[in-house]
Amino acid sequence: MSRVPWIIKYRPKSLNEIENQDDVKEQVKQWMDSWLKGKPEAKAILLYGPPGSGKTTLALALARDYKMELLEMNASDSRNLTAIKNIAERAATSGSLFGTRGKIIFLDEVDGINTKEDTGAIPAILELIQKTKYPVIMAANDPWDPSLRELRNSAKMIEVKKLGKYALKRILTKICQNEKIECEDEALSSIIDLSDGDARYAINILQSVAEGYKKVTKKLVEEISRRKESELDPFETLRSVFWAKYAWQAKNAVTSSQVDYDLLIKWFSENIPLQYSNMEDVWRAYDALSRASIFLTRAKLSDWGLLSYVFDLMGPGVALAEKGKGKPGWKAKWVKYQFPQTIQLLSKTKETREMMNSILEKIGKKMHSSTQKVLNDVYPFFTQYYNEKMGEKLDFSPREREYVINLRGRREETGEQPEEKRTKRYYKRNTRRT
Ligand SMILES: Nc1ncnc2c1ncn2[C@@H]1O[C@H](COP(=O)(O)OP(=O)(O)OP(=O)(O)O)[C@@H](O)[C@H]1O
Repeated sequence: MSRVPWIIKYRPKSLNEIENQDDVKEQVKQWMDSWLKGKPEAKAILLYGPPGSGKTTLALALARDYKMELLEMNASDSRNLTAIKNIAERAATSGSLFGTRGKIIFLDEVDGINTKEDTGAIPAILELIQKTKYPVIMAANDPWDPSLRELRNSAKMIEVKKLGKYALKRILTKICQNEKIECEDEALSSIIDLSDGDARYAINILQSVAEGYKKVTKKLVEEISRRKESELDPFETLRSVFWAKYAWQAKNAVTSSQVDYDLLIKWFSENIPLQYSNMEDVWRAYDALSRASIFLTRAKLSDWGLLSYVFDLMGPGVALAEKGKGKPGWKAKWVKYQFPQTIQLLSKTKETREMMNSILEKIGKKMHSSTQKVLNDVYPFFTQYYNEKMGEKLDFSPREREYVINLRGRREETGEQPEEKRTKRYYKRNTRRT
């Protein structure tokens, strides 16, 4: 059911195909040539500019033109921190640019790094840049945050300006011709005005209108964009999807929702069995939803282009799971939708989680580690050996001190096996075996 998103299908494959950005292309090529000559003018470049101006496209096209492999990673996802460190290790020692197949390392969204939580991320990237034997390209929308100063200093900064109206017009016209869709000239102009230089937005609007209505007129473009502006709350989103008769209605409902996608999955998950009474319909809806969840994770990890599949599966996938939908005699069931249980549970424990996070952050700050690392490697031992002096040094509030002490007290009282003991036993057992 899912079709390839046009932003991927029509992504330029070579620098020559990229519209505008001549100055950027020239600078990037010069930089690459300096690497090939063995004397890089800078080890890394930082491409910065508004969304949809072609930063990722430039990196991909450059790699293709130079017949290199692009190692692409989203820097803002803390789960990639270890991967960045590993790459730093390998990039320092292995291969040459000319070997079997050279590599370019591409770190997207460096401005999305949470420098407070992931204190290790910027140092890891700096180390990578210092040691690397491969060219490094970074991308950001807004690189001017003070926390990115060192990154800025360690890279050649290249500005990617937003796309002009003529460039956007050429991109859209080409797609219309290729897809053989009827596109009114006025419709394209209004898409271009709405997108304000963002090619991704422009192409996505074009695709939504074309797929929904098979033609692109000014009136339809305005209708879709208006609908996008008036966002749906979770109840309206669910109703619009479950009651949709056509795939495009369900897809529009999902893309116009004000609820973020992770949360929307929880809303659907809670309400599918309320809406559908036939077990096979329920099964099909959950099947589509679970796939949406997989694509969402992959989109966040590697390529936001995959979001389109999330919309297809969460919207039309769930909507058309009901057999006989839209046929004569079919009528949508009116249901009172429920708030997701998991969120209710989470909000009940919100206070505790916030306290725990604050404790982990304070420890992490002292140890220059991420909260995740502190939670896994340090916290179990920390609670065991905690004393007042440590609380003072870490600047714990009285409530945080009480929390850590109570946590230990409760374990001693209930005889609950403390995690640290389990960890130690596990460690001993495993080291003995080896
Ligand atoms: N200069 C361009 N010429 C042709 N197509 C372009 C150009 N810039 C962007 N596009 C189209 O827009 C899509 C989105 O662009 P891209 O992902 O490169 O933007 P970006 O600048 O990396 O955005 P973000 O900052 O949000 O990551 C591309 O897949 C491509 O189809």
